[in-house]
Amino acid sequence: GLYTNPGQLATTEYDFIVVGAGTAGNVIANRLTEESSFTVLVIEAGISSVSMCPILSTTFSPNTSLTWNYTTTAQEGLNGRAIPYPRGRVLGGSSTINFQIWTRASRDDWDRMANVTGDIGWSWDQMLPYIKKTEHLVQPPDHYNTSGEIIPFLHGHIGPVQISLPGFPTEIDQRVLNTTQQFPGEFPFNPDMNSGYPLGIAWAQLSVTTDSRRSSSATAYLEPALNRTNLDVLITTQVTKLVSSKTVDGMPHFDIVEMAQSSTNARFTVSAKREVILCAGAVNTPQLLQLSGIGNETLLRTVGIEMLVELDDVGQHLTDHPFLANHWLVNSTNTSDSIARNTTLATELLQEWEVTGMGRLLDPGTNQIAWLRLPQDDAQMEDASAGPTAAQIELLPVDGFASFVEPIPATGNFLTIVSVVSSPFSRGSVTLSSSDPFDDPVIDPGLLSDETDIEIMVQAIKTGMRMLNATSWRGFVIEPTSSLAAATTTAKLMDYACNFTSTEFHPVGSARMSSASSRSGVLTPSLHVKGTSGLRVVDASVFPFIPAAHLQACVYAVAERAADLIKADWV
Ligand SMILES: Cc1cc2nc3c(=O)[nH]c(=O)nc-3n(C[C@H](O)[C@H](O)[C@H](O)COP(=O)(O)OP(=O)(O)OC[C@H]3O[C@@H](n4cnc5c(N)ncnc54)[C@H](O)[C@@H]3O)c2cc1C
Repeated sequence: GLYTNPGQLATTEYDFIVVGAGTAGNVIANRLTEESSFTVLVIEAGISSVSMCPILSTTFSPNTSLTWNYTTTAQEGLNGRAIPYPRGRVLGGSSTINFQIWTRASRDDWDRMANVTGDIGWSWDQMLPYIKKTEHLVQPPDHYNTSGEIIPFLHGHIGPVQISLPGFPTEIDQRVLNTTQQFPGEFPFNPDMNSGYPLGIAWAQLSVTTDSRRSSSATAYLEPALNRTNLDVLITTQVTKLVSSKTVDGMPHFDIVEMAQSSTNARFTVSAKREVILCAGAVNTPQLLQLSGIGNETLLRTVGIEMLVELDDVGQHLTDHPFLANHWLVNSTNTSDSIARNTTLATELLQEWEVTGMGRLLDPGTNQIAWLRLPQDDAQMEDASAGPTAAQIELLPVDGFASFVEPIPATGNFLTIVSVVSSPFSRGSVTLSSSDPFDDPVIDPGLLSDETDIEIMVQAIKTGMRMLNATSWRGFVIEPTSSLAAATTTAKLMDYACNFTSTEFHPVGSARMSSASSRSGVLTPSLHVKGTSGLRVVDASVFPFIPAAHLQACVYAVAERAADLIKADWV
């Protein structure tokens, strides 16, 4: 059942307690309750569902009732700016508010995870069945002929999350595709970026259903399981810490979960007979571990928390993708800019979507994505990617003005080419600001804090400019907007990058896996918190390195394997 208050629960003891009904948490909840002998409680801080119109993602965050409204520390690499850092705080977590791009990363990304952890189970070949297990490839909402835009046999066809191609053609689609014909060396066409070999320009794939709704972990994994009698879901309740009631095999056994509905409300506790599974995401999972006395002794002592388990890497190695929107004025009146400026038009389009499921509101922002290596003449540059099949940079062409940093100009129509450092060197951290679980943690994603990442970002901007040299953009692109136009030297481009970069909202690594014997890292390859009993982490914080991809498909796949690892221990 679904409960809104801990006092409503019929019991205070479950086999498994899942903290966070987010992307990963709902996979765990669904798969564990397939075993009718297991009882599972999921505790979620946020509220229940929302409207599911795909493009409205940009109105879901930051600073809404659906998000943790975090702000980063002043980012040195961003010329001292602090930026909004939203995470989903709702059933489905960030899968309910994200931009729905569906990418699996490369073979090398997964194989690196296997190498670093010493567990072949994380390799591409062994994870592919789990990646497919989440997917159900469906027709795009407008049911056009998608042949040549995706390779259906590479995909899953019976999984819970519906995957489709973009449902609204834009005027730049053909221009992007013509670029691949004119410059196939630098911008080859890739018939499906989710084959394990993502490099090139390919059609975007999205977690959007065939009837033009968002497919989230709430709609795909949680709702279908809600009627199971062995599953309870408690919302609007924040877990405040985990407590160890006993020692097992010489290690503290974290079986008690403490929670509250607000900082002033009473604390409740529930206990897990088998395991507690932390699925609170890359910001809140390290926060909860530290609140529970698991972390670096000095850092814990500064906020007055007694250390129970020494794990210096908790909250460290936070890694994210820096995201920079570059803009050009274009000769068109068909870009999405008129929707952003005209509320009457936006309302009409929303009505069109509600009635027909069609229209411009199905434009995900980007219909194609470029995953690229740096050009040959930059080959001497240091490389943090997982290997030759992994992207170093990503480009996202958008038919309109997109930015998380600048407001849309009052007039004009625009092209945006977002440039992203997909395999960054920079690292940051999540630490406690106090021992109060209701205080925001200190979030420092360290965006562009390593100078090489700034150099790579400049190469990404220049690569986007080379893309626009194709004849298909002639007569359409007029000129770069003023800040980009003024950045006429590499040094100025570096400064421009620091002034306008923000986040792709992809934090990972803050509770990373390492090999079983390694003294660093936070988790064993089977996702147990090292030095503890009864406690695992399953969410974006587990990745030892950031995959060169949008992360949700990778998180779902990790959670599918994690569910099998847990079942194997208890069935
Ligand atoms: C704005 C935005 C856009 C994005 N766009 C894309 C995209 O287009 N494509 C893509 O692949 N990825 C995208 N991502 C990234 C992707 O959505 C995330 O990497 C992924 O969803 C993370 O999953 P998770 O399970 O780690 O955490 P989440 O899905 O965030 O789940 C964590 C859950 O735990 C809950 N929680 C946290 N703390 C507590 C607590 N103390 N007590 C109880 N509950 C708690 C949260 O409320 C949340 O529901 C985007 C992310 C954001 C924020």
